[in-house]
Formats: sequence, C-alpha cells, structure tokens
Amino acid sequence: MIEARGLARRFTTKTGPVDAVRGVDFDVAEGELVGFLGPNGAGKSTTLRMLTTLLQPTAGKAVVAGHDLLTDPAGVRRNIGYVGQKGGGGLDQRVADELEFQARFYGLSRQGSRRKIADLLERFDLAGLEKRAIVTLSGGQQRRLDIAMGMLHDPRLLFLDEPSTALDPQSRRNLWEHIRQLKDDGVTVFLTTHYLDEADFLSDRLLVIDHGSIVGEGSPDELKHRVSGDLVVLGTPQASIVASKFADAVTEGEKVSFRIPNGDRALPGLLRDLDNIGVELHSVQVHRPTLDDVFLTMTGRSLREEANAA
Ligand SMILES: Nc1ncnc2c1ncn2[C@@H]1O[C@H](COP(=O)(O)OP(=O)(O)OP(=O)(O)O)[C@@H](O)[C@H]1O
Repeated sequence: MIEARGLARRFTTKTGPVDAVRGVDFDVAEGELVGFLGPNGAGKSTTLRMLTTLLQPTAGKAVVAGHDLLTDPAGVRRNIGYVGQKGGGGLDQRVADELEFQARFYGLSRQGSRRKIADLLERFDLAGLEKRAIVTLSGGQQRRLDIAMGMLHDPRLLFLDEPSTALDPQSRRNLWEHIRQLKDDGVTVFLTTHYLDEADFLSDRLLVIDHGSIVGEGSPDELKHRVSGDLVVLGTPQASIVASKFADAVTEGEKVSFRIPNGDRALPGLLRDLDNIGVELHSVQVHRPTLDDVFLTMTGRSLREEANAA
C-alpha cells in the first residue's frame, strides 16, 4: 500500500540546510496498521506530508495506494484519507453541514453523501450531534469527526497525524477503539505518534524514526524482544552476593536488579540456584522491556523525556 524508497526532504533555512528526512525506505502492506514513532522533530510530519502529496520530496520516490507520488499525485490524493494534527473543520459550522460540504467536495452525489454521512455518524458515535456547531463538541468528538471527514470518500489508506494529542485518557482510549475498528474494516492505517502507549496498543508494526532516519522496525513485541532481556528485581538482605553473579547488576539497599533473557522461563532455575547458595529472598519481580526501553536502546535517549518536554 506504501512503498517508499530513498524518500528525503531538505529544507533550506537562513541558518543553512535542514535534512528533516534523510532517505527513508519502508513498505506498508494492505490492511496493516503501522505506527510511525519518534520524538519531536524526528521527521514524522515531514514524511507524512510527503506521502500525502502536501510536500514535494527533494529526493527519492514512493508509490502510495497504487499511484506514483511524483508522477500521479492526484491519483494518490483520490485514494487516501488524511487527518492532520489540527482539525480541518470550520469550528462555527454545524457537524452535518461540514460533512456534507466535504462529501460534495469529494464528488459524492447529494443522495450518496446523505447515506455515507449517516453511516459515518453512526460508526464514529456522532449520531444525534448533526445540528451542533463543531466548536461545541468535546475534544474526542472533534477528533472522531476529523476522522469521519477523512473517510467520506472510502479511502483504502488513511493517514493520521498524532491522532490523540490533547485528549484526556478516556477519550484517547475511545479514539483508539475507533481506529482499531477502521483496521478491522480493512482500511490500511499509517499513524504518527510520539506516545509509546498509543504505538503499543494500536500498531501491528512500528517504524521508529529519529533525526530523519529509520532506526528500528518491527511489531511492538519484536522490538521489545530486541532489548537485551527482561529486568529482574530481587529483594534480599544478601543483595551484594546476588549482584556479584551478574555483570550488569545494580544494587540499591536490599534490592538488586539485572537483565536476563526470557526472564519468565529462566526465573525458576535462577531462584533454585540462589536458594542452593543460601540466598534468602523477600520479593521477586520480572519486568518485560517497554517501548521506552526500546527507544532508549536504539537512540540513547528516552522518548518519554522528549514527550514530556514537548
Ligand atoms: N518548513 C520547514 N522549514 C525548516 N525546517 C523545517 C520545516 N519543517 C520541519 N522542519 C524541521 O525538520 C525537522 C523534522 O520536523 P518534523 O515536523 O517532520 O518532525 P516531527 O517528527 O513531525 O515532530 P513533531 O512530533 O514535533 O511534529 C525538524 O528539525 C524541523 O524543525
């Protein structure tokens, strides 16, 4: 559904050139939900704007929804939906008028657009809000309306830029369910996010971008497995004895932590060995790596710090 090869964008600024995207290669298969994850300024929006024909690449090429980005941008636009960071709707407009206007813009007949709008209002839990001005909707309702507008022409591929930014936890969760539903309906979804929980919950596959280059790719689980092992934390008065057995062990009072591969499976044997040498244990915890650990391993920086700083 997407084939990007050497896609790059350089901006010329007063202080010199900025390589926002440095020749990225990736594929997205039909029906996949791919999360494009990276910190602020990593190049996510620039990539998305190129793939949606809003910005001309300075190098490389891509085929998007079966059409060549450079030679057939109109073909790309006809077959994709794009939901940007800021909603496209006129805030004073009523919900139904906005949808109607957009549907007619896409060339739907009056009758066709009525049917489609009713279907989308139902699908995105907006039924009953037709007469409300957009400005009076909650943040979650506005985001769902933005997505409904992006789906009016039944695109096979939908781009979502930071879909849940500025939503409260409950609305985010609700929006995620709607995004998953799109995937279940067969729509290919490509979304950018700098939220690890969002990427983890939604994505079949993740592309991790940093400084304009792809630094990692895989399912959330695959990426977590690449971090060297699970974190084991043991509570014991003999923390220093345990620490002496593991090169990377860190002790903190009566707590010792270290990483081992496949922690769940390795733990029984490990506990037996410690018991055999007389180590007394108060507590045992095993933590699977998080996507934050993955990001830290790949880039040397914590994505959470970046997101918080934003
Ligand atoms: N029009 C522009 N002119 C100059 N530099 C730009 C322009 N647009 C983006 N950049 C720079 O390109 C880099 C990538 O920006 P981009 O917006 O693609 O990142 P991002 O990953 O989407 O970040 P965010 O999460 O903040 O939206 C940044 O260094 C940014 O400052």
